[in-house]
Amino acid sequence: MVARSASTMAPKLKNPSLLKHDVCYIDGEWKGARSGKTFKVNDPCSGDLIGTCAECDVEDTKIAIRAAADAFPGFRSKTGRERARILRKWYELMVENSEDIAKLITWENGKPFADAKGEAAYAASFFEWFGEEAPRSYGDTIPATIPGNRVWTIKEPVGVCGLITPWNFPAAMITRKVGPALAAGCTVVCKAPGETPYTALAIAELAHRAGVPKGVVNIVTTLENTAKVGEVLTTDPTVKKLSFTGSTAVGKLLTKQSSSTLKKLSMELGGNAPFIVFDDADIDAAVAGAIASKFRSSGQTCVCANRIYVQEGIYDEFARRFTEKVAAFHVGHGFKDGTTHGPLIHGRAVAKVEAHVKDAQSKGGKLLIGGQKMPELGSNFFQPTVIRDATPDMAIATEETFGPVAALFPFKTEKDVVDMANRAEVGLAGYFFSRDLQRVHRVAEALEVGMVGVNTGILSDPASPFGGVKESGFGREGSKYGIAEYQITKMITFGGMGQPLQS
Ligand SMILES: NC(=O)c1ccc[n+]([C@@H]2O[C@H](COP(=O)([O-])OP(=O)(O)OC[C@H]3O[C@@H](n4cnc5c(N)ncnc54)[C@H](O)[C@@H]3O)[C@@H](O)[C@H]2O)c1
Ligand SMILES: O=CCCC(=O)O
Repeated sequence: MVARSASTMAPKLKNPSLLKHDVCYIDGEWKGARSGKTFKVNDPCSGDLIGTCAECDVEDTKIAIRAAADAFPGFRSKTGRERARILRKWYELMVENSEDIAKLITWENGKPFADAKGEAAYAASFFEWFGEEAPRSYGDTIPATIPGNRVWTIKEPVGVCGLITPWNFPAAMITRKVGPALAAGCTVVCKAPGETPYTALAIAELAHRAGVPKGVVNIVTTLENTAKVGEVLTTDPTVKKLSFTGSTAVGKLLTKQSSSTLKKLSMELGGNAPFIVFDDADIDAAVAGAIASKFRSSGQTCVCANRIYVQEGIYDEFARRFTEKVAAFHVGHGFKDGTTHGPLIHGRAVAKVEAHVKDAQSKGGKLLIGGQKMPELGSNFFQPTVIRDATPDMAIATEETFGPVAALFPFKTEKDVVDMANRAEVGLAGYFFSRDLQRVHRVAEALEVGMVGVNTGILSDPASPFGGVKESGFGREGSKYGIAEYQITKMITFGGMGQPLQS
């Protein structure tokens, strides 16, 4: 494992006007918080200040909600085709400016630039996908049971939507919500994450240039007032829908708060993904899949493998080959050429990772590689780590680590491993590698998760429905189902129909 210097590396944007300091985007205009307050955003690699952003409060958020409500009648009355053209234009601008978007992602999130470019493309793809869905949102005609009745359904936009997103995908978690919301004809107020607001603001600037009508997309930024802004978005009766991506704990709180006005909800919450390798798997493919799933964004994705179960017959071989791959990682600043893995987002994340490693070691887990902080790089770096002989009593078995620690659990039988995999309270993604067709069906059906990867460690695709079960939440993003989260189905019954032809 190679450690690469993480000294200050402020990027130069091709289009510097995408970098918005001290302003949020409300009603088609850039403005500071009414209080004039700002908060600081730091590069998680170097700790250096990137800049300051508007510290929006309850009043700013209410103004944004009002703007979204005023824009709603005009926007909902556009045809799906008109909304598709707006989304297409926004998509094209995202692609044209993808280098700059990626630079902002790396700067404020820390992920390697190559990964950030991947995220910029992934983020844009939700505008492309949902632009294509916008004109194809059909209702049904339903054969009534009551004679003379005719029944239709039509799809209508739910209204003003509150969107709250996390820092781990500063662009894609926003576009995955805004794309379908606009396709459906909704207007939005998005609270960007305090750690990564600049990417969100750059996307808003591109919305402006794409001709998104004023008030349709509003972005508020805050750090200190996060809970208060969240309370407005969940309790204001003008907001009809809340879509949240983040931790299960905050998701439960927002669900409770939203009950006062019974909002339509989508909750994309935490995971603790099992990754199972059966004796009959292609070991090279399983190792590659586990590396991709476990260490993507240094383990900071909700679908990262958290518990890697390997069948006894291939356990030692898998552990050896997996550790060799980890040894070849280059950890450092995301802008350094050749960096494969960046830092964690902040000190709290590092502390959790360290606690999981210590807990595992104290319960018999053996370190195969890593296990230490990397102060020579900066305070947010932790060595990519592999621990063997993991057991179900370890914290890593029951909690999402959200960091670069791979715990390898041995198992004997298919039944044992599925029981262990399903013991988690959450159920977002699950993966397994096997070449036995019948086992593939049995296990895919038995896993209690919303998404299963069979012989792959990567699931994300705008065409696929993304979402969980159990305490990973509810609702689906992406795919043909994604738009329904922002729609209501209205039924219309026509009585007195079906008379004989008049002569
Ligand atoms: N299921 C998914 O699609 C998905 C995707 C990405 C991340 N996640 C989950 O997100 C978590 C990591 O993100 P995080 O640490 O930023 O989570 P978090 O829940 O702390 O924060 C997520 C967002 O909620 C905001 N927030 C926090 N407290 C709030 C409150 N009281 N009111 C309103 N907003 C509040 C944050 O500012 C941020 O914008 C992990 O658990 C991960 O699995 C889930
Ligand atoms: O972190 C969660 C989202 C990851 C993804 O969409 O691939």
